Amino acid sequence: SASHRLWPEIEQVVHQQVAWARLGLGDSGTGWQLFAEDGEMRMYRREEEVDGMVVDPLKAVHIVKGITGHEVCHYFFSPQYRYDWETTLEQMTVLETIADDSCLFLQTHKRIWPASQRDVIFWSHIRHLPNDQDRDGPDIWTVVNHSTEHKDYPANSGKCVRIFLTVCMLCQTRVIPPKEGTPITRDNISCKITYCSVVNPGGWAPASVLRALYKREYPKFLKRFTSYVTNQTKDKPIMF
Ligand SMILES: CCCCCc1ccc(-c2ccc(S(=O)(=O)CCO)cc2)cc1/C=C\c1ccccn1
Repeated sequence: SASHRLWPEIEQVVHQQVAWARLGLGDSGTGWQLFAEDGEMRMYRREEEVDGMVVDPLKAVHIVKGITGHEVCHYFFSPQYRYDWETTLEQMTVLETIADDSCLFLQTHKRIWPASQRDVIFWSHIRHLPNDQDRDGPDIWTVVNHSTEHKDYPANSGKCVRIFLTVCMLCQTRVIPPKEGTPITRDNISCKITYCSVVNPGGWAPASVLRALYKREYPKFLKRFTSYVTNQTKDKPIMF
């Protein structure tokens, strides 16, 4: 709701992240390196460090047949499905339901040896945006997750190291119109997904461990999540 203390930040970060996600990978000079490929999925990262910590931005582009951007964002945003697809999740708590399109989450992720266990607090916002650049281009569904603080859960007060992240799942649905007068089926639709993430691991973690972890975990995460949406939606009416 527009009166909530986080609303101004949500508005600003969502528009910034949508603009960022819509930028392609620029020309080769922008330092994006392809590090994983699987069918239609391409994953890129840039090697960046802040105070000696790896904070490599990640950008993945994937095209999935048979599902819509609304469906991808619905299953990514809604808390009730998260344990089904987020394999590294140990505990998820909804700290606050800000509005029907905005929630505040506390998540602890499974410990990844040799680093210590991590937790994160972030707001999550789901948004349907008309395609403002290209009038007859496909509209956009997006979910933005952005870390924030919460007075009852100070950082690094328990066993977990607090991490910071900004994640944007941006989707555009493509429809190949079927023969005149026949209904659109899942064979006529596909979704172009751009997943961007920047994770600051909080306390120190060896660069080699982090880069190996991301190289292994991100492709697994995006494949598993999109397969989950395909399975959840295959026998249901299409959510446009
Ligand atoms: C030393 C270990 C530090 C990294 C641990 C870690 C940090 C963050 C996150 C993470 C990744 C995606 C999101 S999200 O896209 O918002 C979806 C909601 O859960 C939120 C959190 C995970 C993991 C741990 C493993 C890991 C790393 C990549 C990809 C997948 N798993």
